[in-house]
Amino acid sequence: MISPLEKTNILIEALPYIKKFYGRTVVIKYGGNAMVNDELRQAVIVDAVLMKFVGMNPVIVHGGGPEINRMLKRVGKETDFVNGLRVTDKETMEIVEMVLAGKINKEIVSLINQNGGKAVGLSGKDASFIQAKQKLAFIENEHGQRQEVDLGHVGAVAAINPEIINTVIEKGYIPVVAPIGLGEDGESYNINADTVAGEVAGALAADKLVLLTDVEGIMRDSSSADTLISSLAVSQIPALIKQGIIGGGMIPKVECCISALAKGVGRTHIIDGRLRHSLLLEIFTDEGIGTMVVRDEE
Ligand SMILES: Nc1ncnc2c1ncn2[C@@H]1O[C@H](COP(=O)(O)OP(=O)(O)O)[C@@H](O)[C@H]1O
Ligand SMILES: CC(=O)N[C@@H](CCC(=O)OP(=O)(O)O)C(=O)O
Repeated sequence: MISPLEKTNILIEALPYIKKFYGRTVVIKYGGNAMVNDELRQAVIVDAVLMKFVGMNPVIVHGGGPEINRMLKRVGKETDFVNGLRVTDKETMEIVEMVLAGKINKEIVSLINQNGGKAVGLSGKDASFIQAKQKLAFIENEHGQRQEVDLGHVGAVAAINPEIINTVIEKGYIPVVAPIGLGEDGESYNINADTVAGEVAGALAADKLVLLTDVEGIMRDSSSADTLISSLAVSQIPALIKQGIIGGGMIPKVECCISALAKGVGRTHIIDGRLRHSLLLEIFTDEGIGTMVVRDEE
């Protein structure tokens, strides 16, 4: 059992962080296990509500890849990934939008509201705030040549207009963003949620971007937690990718941190969403957790 003195010490430890982040914006990419496990889901939501009540401006950008897979399976539709991105034909796009902007977005909004916060759900189509263009993808064919592949309605971010997000924040709400973009043609685009989180953080010039994932952070050896890299400078990343130390789904995450830092975001963190209240540990304690990706000059 934790003693009353230890409890007060923990609260006191949080004080400098509460002061430091008062009025500051923190973009949280929410996905993976923290989204499917009920207990973890509740913990993330409570953390975001607490952040808001101590004067921060949390902005949630959510994913939902596993839920999209489940829904596609239910309707008997095959799905393929190229370079970690879901090939999205017209019919798949309809389901992606229903799951992300409909089901998942509204579930998160309701949970925040049930836990005493006030949330507003948005997709990039609301107020046209995420403008998208078709994302080009290339693979290496059997002759070792670069070949373009058509990913259909997969989007890259063309522009973000943060006005609606800022308005929602100013009115005391927590914005909850589904990673759907609006094309010039009026069509919907499916955008990787890590990418949207990085772009939104950049457009808001957020103080922090926190990506919740299903591992402790970036590790030198994925099978061993004690190889966690607690801080990584941008210039160290290309070599780690080349050596195969950073691979798979971790590549879009580090790329998103790099692009957010280049756009002026203060700090970026990749942390373990399987750990209850990992967000609070990262923001309000001296130790921090996971991997912090920083600019070279820091
Ligand atoms: N160096 C590394 N450290 C940790 N995880 C890594 C590393 N390189 C590749 N990965 C992989 O990246 C995965 C995280 O990406 P992803 O599965 O896309 O996460 P999410 O579903 O949370 O968006 C890890 O589960 C792990 O398999
Ligand atoms: C283009 C593309 O791949 N989009 C993703 C969007 C959701 C997402 O990114 O969800 P997670 O963060 O849970 O992986 C998809 O269709 O799965």
